[in-house]
Amino acid sequence: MSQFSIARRTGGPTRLLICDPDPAVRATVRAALARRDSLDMIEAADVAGALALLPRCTSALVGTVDPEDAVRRIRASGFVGTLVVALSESSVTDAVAAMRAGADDVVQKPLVVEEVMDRLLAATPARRPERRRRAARPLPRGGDFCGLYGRSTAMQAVYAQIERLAASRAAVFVTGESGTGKDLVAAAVHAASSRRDAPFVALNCAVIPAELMEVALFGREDAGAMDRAQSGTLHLDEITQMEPACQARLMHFVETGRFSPVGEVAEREADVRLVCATSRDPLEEVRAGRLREDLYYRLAVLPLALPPLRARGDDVLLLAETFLARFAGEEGRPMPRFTPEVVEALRTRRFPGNVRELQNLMRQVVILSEGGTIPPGLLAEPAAPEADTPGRSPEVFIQGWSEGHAWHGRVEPLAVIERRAIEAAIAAFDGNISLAAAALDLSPSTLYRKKLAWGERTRLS
Ligand SMILES: Nc1ncnc2c1ncn2[C@@H]1O[C@H](COP(=O)(O)OP(=O)(O)OP(=O)(O)O)[C@@H](O)[C@H]1O
Repeated sequence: MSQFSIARRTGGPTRLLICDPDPAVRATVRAALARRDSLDMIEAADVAGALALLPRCTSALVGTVDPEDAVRRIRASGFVGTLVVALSESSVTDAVAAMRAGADDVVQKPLVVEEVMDRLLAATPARRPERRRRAARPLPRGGDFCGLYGRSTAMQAVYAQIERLAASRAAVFVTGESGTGKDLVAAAVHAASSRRDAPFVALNCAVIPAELMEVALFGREDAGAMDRAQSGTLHLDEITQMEPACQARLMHFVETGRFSPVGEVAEREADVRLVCATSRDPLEEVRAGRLREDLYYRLAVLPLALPPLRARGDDVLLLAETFLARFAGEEGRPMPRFTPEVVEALRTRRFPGNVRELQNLMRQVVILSEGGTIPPGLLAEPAAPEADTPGRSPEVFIQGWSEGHAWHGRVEPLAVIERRAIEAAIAAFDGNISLAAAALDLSPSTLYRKKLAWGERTRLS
């Protein structure tokens, strides 16, 4: 049974409107849909015609010269059905604008009818009540979901999972590579839950020195994180780096809901929901003896795995556009233009540092783009740093990034620049990793990981 017939069963008859000025496009879609007998179809050549027919339709595929305007007018008419926009090739800006105006999805021309089907099916009206509920809830930050941007199927699944597990009191265990947004997800779990008006407290176990962790968590004379998160949510980042003694105390809390501050015998209760996270493989950490097995299974009642950016399809373009707009505004510079080469470079780059890497790259792009043109070399995959020659940096001399604009200078691979920037920041803060990380807008755990990757052992500061 097709999902169209499921939609028909749950939301009444499915009638698709296809709106496109080109009769050949309408004929292609009509011919393909005719093979699916569970679907009615009606046609319009322009938006005005579509607006007259939409009250009788459950979903619409719209191709026009001004998609953003079309989507705005269609949504303003009160149409709440599935709305997919067909765009001419490489119009990424149009795609983002159409989605922001209220489209459920976009497809590119020339239409691949099976892809059109997939996109329409992925946003069937049966799923819309869930979306409406989400939109009705006051969200604390912008983005598609509690500050998270991304509309790929992978991220839609993450949002749906957050909504499902938000209502529970059980602990959540977030895994994902560095920079995938685990901190944001932890905050989203809190924001989507009934605890959203109580405190959200976060502790990073990789940053707090081992001897201070128990005090930071359970308090001594002053309140610890557990007290401060009362009735709310406590996010323990990089949980696998928590010392065994502290893990034992945490295990006691997980089992009994009670804890005692350091140096005290009397216990007190805490109504605190735990959201733990790690960018390591937790089972490997258990095997290596760094994470207590019993604690892991108590904390991972509700596991949530974040996909790497490279598994999120065209979210990379949406995120790039979002960051570019933000940084262009902050820097008072023009919004750089997307060209087909830029789109291709973003789609093919692997982004091992995930969203954080993309974010940092987009800030560079805003600063280094001249006249709104993005130098193509800027988006190239960085060369891996040579571990055995840390002091030497391969240097490349280039001339001219864009036509008519001669630029002479020394260009180094990003990884080399990154290492130099990190080392300078650590030196500037006398070896204090936390302060250096804050100044670099990185998480301290990322800084530790990078240093470890360069073969260095660091002292917790
Ligand atoms: N989906 C997203 N939408 C918008 N911004 C995002 C998204 N995911 C991550 N970011 C941004 O990317 C940066 C890294 O995210 P975050 O710190 O949550 O990652 P992380 O997985 O916790 O990384 P680490 O394991 O290194 O601590 C932050 O600035 C965050 O705001």
